[in-house]
Amino acid sequence: MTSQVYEFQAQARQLLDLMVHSIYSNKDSFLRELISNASDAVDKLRLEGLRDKDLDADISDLAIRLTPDAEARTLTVSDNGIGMTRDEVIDLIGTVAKSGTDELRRKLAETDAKDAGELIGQFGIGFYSVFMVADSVELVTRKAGESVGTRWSSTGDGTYTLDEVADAPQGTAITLSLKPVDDENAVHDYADQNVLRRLVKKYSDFISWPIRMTVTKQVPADPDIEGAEPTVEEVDETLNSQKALWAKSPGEVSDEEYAEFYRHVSHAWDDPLETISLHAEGTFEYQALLFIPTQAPFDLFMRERASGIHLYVKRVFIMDDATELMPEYLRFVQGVVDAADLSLNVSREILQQDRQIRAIRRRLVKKVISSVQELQDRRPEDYQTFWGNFGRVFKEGLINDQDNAKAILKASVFASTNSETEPTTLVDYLSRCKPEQDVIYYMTGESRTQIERSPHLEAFRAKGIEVLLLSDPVDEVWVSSGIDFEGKQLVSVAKGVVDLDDADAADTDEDKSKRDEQFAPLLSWMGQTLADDVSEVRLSSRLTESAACLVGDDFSMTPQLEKLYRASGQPVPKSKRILELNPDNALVTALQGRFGGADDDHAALEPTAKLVYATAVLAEGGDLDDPAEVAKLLAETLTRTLG
Ligand SMILES: Nc1ncnc2c1ncn2[C@@H]1O[C@H](COP(=O)(O)OP(=O)(O)OP(=O)(O)O)[C@@H](O)[C@H]1O
Repeated sequence: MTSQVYEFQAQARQLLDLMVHSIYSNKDSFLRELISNASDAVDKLRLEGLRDKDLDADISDLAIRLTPDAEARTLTVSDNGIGMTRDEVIDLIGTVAKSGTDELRRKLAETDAKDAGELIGQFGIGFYSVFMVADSVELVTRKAGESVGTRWSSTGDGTYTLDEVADAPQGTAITLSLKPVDDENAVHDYADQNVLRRLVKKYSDFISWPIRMTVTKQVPADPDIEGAEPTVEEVDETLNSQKALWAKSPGEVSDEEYAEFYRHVSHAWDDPLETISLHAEGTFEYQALLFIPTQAPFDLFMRERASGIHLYVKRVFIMDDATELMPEYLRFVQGVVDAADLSLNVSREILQQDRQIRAIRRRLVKKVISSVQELQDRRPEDYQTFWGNFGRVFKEGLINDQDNAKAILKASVFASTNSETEPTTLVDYLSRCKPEQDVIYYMTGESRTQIERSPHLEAFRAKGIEVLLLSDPVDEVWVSSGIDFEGKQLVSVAKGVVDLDDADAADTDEDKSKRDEQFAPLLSWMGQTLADDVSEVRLSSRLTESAACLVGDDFSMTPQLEKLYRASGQPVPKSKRILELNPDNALVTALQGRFGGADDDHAALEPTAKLVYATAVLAEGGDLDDPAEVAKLLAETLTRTLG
């Protein structure tokens, strides 16, 4: 078959372009990416070889090799791993299937060139990073078990070429025609053995497969042989120590080694925010090395996102997305679990049933939550970074993980009326409230600003009672799950009856019941007039300024939750809430004054009743069912006042 020229998929072309013009400053990282991919490929072949005894592939000496050629200015990184078929090359190398690519492009479009490097680092470019240091690249690969190989070559412009290769060795070899050395722009001499030795030590020391390089060694002349000359010998040197970091105790591993290992397992380019090392002995023996990233990956909120946990059995790689080991709400956690007692043939179906896996998962989850708690207690700045990136995801656990909900709640923070900028823990919230306050108040809404404008907060503000301001969609759900914190229920300021009256309030019970009696006919008439929209009209104790507000009963959905359901296409019946009037508000007292007796004709007051309801909807940031009707009523009323 002759050469065929293909075009890169549009997204791939744009990313390539970024690499060719290399705005990312750490150019050395291309080597880490290639070695990481090679190591994954070797992992896969070993596993395949163990599972399929008939596989026609040699797995006796699996390794990665670096072959620099100083004269030709090339570097070849090869492995005898799983390899790729022709179709896989097109799929994996010619396209960027990675989720988040669109997001990356969008962000790059609105980012300064100088900050673009950081975005690239956040995204992780993988194989394409070779174009930071190479003018052209050739990849020759043969898939394990197949007889014919494929050659892929490109200069990083819009196209690449594919050829068939009859005698390709098993695995993948990637040859870079290196750009000229340019130390100023951090392009080092990647054809120099010493540079490569240093980079492997730095980035890839822990890779479990040998990374070999043929080096020349001076052999001194044999003193016993007269006239013997020193000779030069070529020997294989293994550049990495191959130590599995997760099997070592934390004292033996440096932060930098952990960080490199984190980048290897997560394919990320940032530093870990926290490293968690776990060695369990006893019934189930396993080791785990987990990381909480510093930056959120692009696809954190995408459904198809794979889990970040790699499963090993006694150092043998089994799978790289062991979703069974980490719940979805901790999907940002990356790392390795090495279980001693699982079979190498373990399948996903078995994992789902396995008692041992469940036990490991329970322990890992507790450990991750307690690490977050520790961040909160001891490293406030790091905790803030964590919360900004992962708080919304972490809170999903309040809904999905009943067993740990209390611990998650404690390790979370929430915006509150206590401070404009500093969120609060619930422990701090309780430390500030008066001893007689036996519940925790919150209000949900679309944003802090919207919640703060809502009339429901008036009396709380006036009485100095702190209210949590919850504006993430997930908040709507967990707060209604009936969860408590240290025995105190969470209570919405927009639901049910609130009783904020304290001992020194001016109103006595007697005053109140007299007032209730006075207002009763008005309230009942308004209830009938607004029967299509509200279930009841009553007097309020949560308002100090506004005329009216709408409240739900203890179990009703909030308007935000209704909106969420509607947006997700679920039919939600219109729920009627209670309209509360502020008996101290001038509009309400005037209305009461005009109302007269129950038997009078109240038709003239109907527009005002409707407008009071409409203002209550608007004040909480809600949508009117019929804005045109309200506009008309308002115009008529204003005309009358002016007239
Ligand atoms: N040496 C190799 N042997 C076999 N397959 C490889 C090799 N190098 C790359 N691949 C395949 O190509 C895919 C794309 O590689 P690339 O490095 O671009 O992305 P990645 O490793 O999947 O993710 P990331 O971009 O986060 O590093 C890999 O997932 C793998 O399937």
